[in-house]
Amino acid sequence: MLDFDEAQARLAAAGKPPSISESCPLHQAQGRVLAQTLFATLDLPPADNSAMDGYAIRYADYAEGHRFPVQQRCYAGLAPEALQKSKTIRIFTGSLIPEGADTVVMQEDGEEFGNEFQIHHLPAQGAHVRHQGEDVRTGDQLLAKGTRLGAAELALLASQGYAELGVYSRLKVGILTTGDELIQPGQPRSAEQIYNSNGPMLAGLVNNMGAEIVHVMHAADTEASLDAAFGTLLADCDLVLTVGGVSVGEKDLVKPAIEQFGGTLDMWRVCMKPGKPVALAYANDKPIVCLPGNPASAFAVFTVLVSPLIRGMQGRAQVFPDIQFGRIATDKVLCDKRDEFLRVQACYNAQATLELHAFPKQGSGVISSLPWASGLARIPANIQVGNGDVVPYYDLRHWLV
Ligand SMILES: Nc1nc2c(c(=O)[nH]1)N[C@H]1C(S)=C(S)[C@@H](COP(=O)(O)OP(=O)(O)OC[C@H]3O[C@@H](n4cnc5c(N)ncnc54)[C@H](O)[C@@H]3O)O[C@H]1N2
Ligand code: MOO
Repeated sequence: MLDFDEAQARLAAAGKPPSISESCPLHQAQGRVLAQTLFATLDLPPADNSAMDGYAIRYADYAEGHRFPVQQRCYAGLAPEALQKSKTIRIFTGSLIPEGADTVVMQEDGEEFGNEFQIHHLPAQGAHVRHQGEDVRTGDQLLAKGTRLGAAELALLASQGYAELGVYSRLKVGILTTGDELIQPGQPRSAEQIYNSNGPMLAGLVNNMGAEIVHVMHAADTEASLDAAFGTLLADCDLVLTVGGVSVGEKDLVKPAIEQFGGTLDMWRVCMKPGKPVALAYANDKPIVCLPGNPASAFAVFTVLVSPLIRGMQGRAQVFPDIQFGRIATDKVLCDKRDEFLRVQACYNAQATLELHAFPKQGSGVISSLPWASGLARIPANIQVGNGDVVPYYDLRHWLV
């Protein structure tokens, strides 16, 4: 059995980064990965402007009791006149600061009588002015190549006027479920059958990472069925994920089917629980990851082993999300021959310590643990871990995106 960290590194390096990029309209770029480093082409804000609705003055013009004649009402989007001596220009949040003005008085700090503004409370000189370039300077790096684009990144690029972005082409993923006991939800079920939950689960996980799901197929436990499925999947996809049929049973035909297809097995069995029977193979120069059929095993393997591979193949700069640390809450001593990934819920206690509470049933078929868990706590192999011990925590909000 391969050591977990070694297996993780091996899988992360199993795929090639994308070689093809394309242009994508900004409004469709959510979830895509930048294929170019982008720089600021303008200062932000592009000019000094007001942070408040109020009155622009030249600070030096202020004198106790002075009433400033209102020279202009300059709404955001209008060009201000140059401020005349001892006058004020009525401005609004986002209005440009008139030439000659240096301070904005909030409208609540004064009163306008018959087109004259009297200040009741003088702010500090320079108050409420947002200065040109205080946010971003022309030439600053905005986002690095390999950044996945979310709402925040798109806001930054839109603020710079970018309408088209160079992004990598989307990774094409195919999913293959196996097992004669499985039927699709919606079909009538006989006693010996169960519903296929791994197909929708893996499709959801892949989709959440911004990859394209080309096929979600199901093969019967026969060589012919598996062979036909691999033919389609390898022709259409960059990465194939299979689930089930990878252990040691007589109907565990996935590995032989890959070899039959001309593929080669690169690794099989990792020292992790759940997930031990996971395999990595190559066919047509494409990686195939064979996930164990137990739903919680497939989920854990996807989280810690498959997601880094997908990020790498998407061209993302960060392949391994951060690992956090928390204190495990347990009433028994935990210890296994394999690195164990427990489905846990994490919460901060009053001492600001991350506490990790394990789902009471950790069997690898326990599907109800999946929507409950916020992450996986890693209990290292052959080490006794007790209540309050600090262990690595893989937060699903980071590991599944
Ligand atoms: N003698 C041994 N038996 C097993 C070993 C072993 O080392 N020696 N390993 C166990 C471990 S660990 C795991 S994990 C499983 C994995 O086996 P497979 O990957 O071959 O998976 P299957 O046998 O096909 O299925 C396992 C389990 O999961 C259910 N399943 C499969 N696909 C789906 C699906 N799409 N949706 C819902 N549920 C699914 C299947 O019905 C089985 O109950 O092997 C152990 N056995
Ligand atoms: O390691 Mo298996 O993945 O126990 O369920």
